Amino acid sequence: MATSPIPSRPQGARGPAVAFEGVGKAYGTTIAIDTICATISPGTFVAIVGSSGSGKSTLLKTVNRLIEPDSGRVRIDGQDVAGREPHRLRRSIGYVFQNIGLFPHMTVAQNIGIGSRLATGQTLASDRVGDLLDLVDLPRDFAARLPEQLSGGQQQRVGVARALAGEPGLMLMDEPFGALDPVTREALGEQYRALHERLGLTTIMVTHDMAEALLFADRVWVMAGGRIVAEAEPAELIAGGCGAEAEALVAVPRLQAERITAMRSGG
Ligand SMILES: Nc1ncnc2c1ncn2[C@@H]1O[C@H](COP(=O)(O)OP(=O)(O)OP(=O)(O)O)[C@@H](O)[C@H]1O
Repeated sequence: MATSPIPSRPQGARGPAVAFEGVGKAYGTTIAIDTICATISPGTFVAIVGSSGSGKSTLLKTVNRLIEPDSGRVRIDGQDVAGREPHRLRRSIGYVFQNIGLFPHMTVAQNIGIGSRLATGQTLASDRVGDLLDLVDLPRDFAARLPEQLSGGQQQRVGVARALAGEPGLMLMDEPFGALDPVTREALGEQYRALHERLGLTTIMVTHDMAEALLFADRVWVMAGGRIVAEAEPAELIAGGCGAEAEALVAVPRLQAERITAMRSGG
């Protein structure tokens, strides 16, 4: 994504610390997350991986109170999110999810400015919309388009711009690029990682793609059965010794890379 200045986040700013303190959530007899204790340092990019149903989305959504835990607490920079008014809390946190759900009857500019309009009743200034479009590498004249006039990848870029419009320090991403083709997905992942650096964000991203987690995150949390069963830097995970669940997930991209290398060398 582009290198234009984003005027509002101060130089050298860092996203907040996030702490999960014994966070649990059950649905009837299904334990979605089981007494999770984990911390994220300011400015860190954490990827959460794990098989379907392991609790990744549930854990993510406790941060912006889309899901209220049954036990424990989530703190952002030491402050318990349970003490924050949910709408205000959510406005201070960027949230991007699969099939971002742009409002079909609103222009790109209106979609990007929806948070501001709901919060203050004011339309986002067109310069600010332009800066946000620059940031996610979309032409400024896309501001007047309707979502149906954009590709899936372009819509997800608008979703990222919308999430950044409130100048969050913390971004929550739930399979943000999951519905995209592999080339677009790779490009967006790489560009988002650069944005994370540049804006000094803290990012928590749920992904099914271990390669994406290994390539873009500072730390990877592996979930199974509602627990974090491994927590390591990508290089540590690749080196092995982080447990069976982590090993099984790392084996997929490793095997693919080995096969491709063998094909290239005619083996
Ligand atoms: N609203 C709900 N009602 C009942 N059970 C739920 C609800 N939401 C989640 N669950 C259950 O909680 C567990 C964790 O779900 P969650 O969506 O967090 O998993 P996930 O790891 O994000 O899965 P996926 O990768 O498939 O999106 C699953 O067993 C799921 O069926």
